[in-house]
Amino acid sequence: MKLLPPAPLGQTPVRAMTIAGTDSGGGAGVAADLRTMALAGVHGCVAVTAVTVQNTLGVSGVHTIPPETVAGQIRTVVTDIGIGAAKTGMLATGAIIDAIVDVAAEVGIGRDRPIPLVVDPVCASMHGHQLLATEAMDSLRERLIPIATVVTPNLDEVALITGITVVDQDSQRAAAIELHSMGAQWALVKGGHLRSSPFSPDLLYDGETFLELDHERIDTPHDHGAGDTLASAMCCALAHGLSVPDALRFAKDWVTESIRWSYPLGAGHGPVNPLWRVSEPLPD
Ligand SMILES: Nc1ncnc2c1ncn2[C@@H]1O[C@H](COP(=O)(O)OP(=O)(O)OP(=O)(O)O)[C@@H](O)[C@H]1O
Ligand SMILES: Cc1ncc(COP(=O)(O)O)c(N)n1
Repeated sequence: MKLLPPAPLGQTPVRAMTIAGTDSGGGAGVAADLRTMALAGVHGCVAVTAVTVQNTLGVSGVHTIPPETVAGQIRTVVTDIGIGAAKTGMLATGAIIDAIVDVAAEVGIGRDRPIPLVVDPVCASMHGHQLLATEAMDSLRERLIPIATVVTPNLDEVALITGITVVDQDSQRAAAIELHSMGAQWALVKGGHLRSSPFSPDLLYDGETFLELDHERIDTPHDHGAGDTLASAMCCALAHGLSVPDALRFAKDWVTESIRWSYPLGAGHGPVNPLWRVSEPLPD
């Protein structure tokens, strides 16, 4: 697989920002994003949107951050440190989405602006706990998706956002067309939940061309944070100046290896593991 160049020691590295929630279990959200960014040689900056009370079995509480504090974190980083790309994950409420969209216009984040934006439209945890309020769907559809350089829903999110149930390649294509027509520059319909398939086919569409990457499906219950890891890896690649298709090629290889080397944790779903990038097997 192709890797991004490592950060040069002692020099300012490429920077990116995650705008997402925290997971106290360290499996998903900001923790997953920062692991991938560090291992992909990118300095990760953070705008926290919500603190979740979460372990490998589920989410038992959510504390949201005031929208102006979310916007402030973005503004203060972009105007000082500067970033090459940003990604959103759990955004919790419509007011937080609106604040992000407003500050994104101010500081130049989004499609057709200097800083590309990966929108991972997280609606629920893998355990089924709602992470985006129902009232926020209009802001997601009408304000955030139209400024996405690429939007990366899983199949449950596709159904919530577009009403399309993806069961095969035709319906996956129909969903990508619908998401693109909502204003995203590129739509990526992830196939991780197509569990009947021996592959895990992700489909990317820009209004003209479909790119399908159907890597092997790995049989494991430990895939917590896979979506965050894919979106963060794409964000890193975009920050390095890669095109969206090349960013997906990099990120798909990255997440597949991270799922291959995921590990058990707690009594539930363990996290995917981008540490394969630097870990050596123990000697015999
Ligand atoms: N078992 C698997 N084997 C290989 N790749 C997978 C597997 N499950 C998911 N993927 C890949 O991982 C990425 C995330 O996919 P998925 O559709 O599961 O998104 P998600 O639901 O947002 O992720 P998660 O909820 O696990 O954080 C995609 O590239 C998908 O194809
Ligand atoms: C803070 C936060 N962000 C995102 C997810 C989604 O990840 P998953 O679908 O693996 O539960 C999560 N559970 N928690």
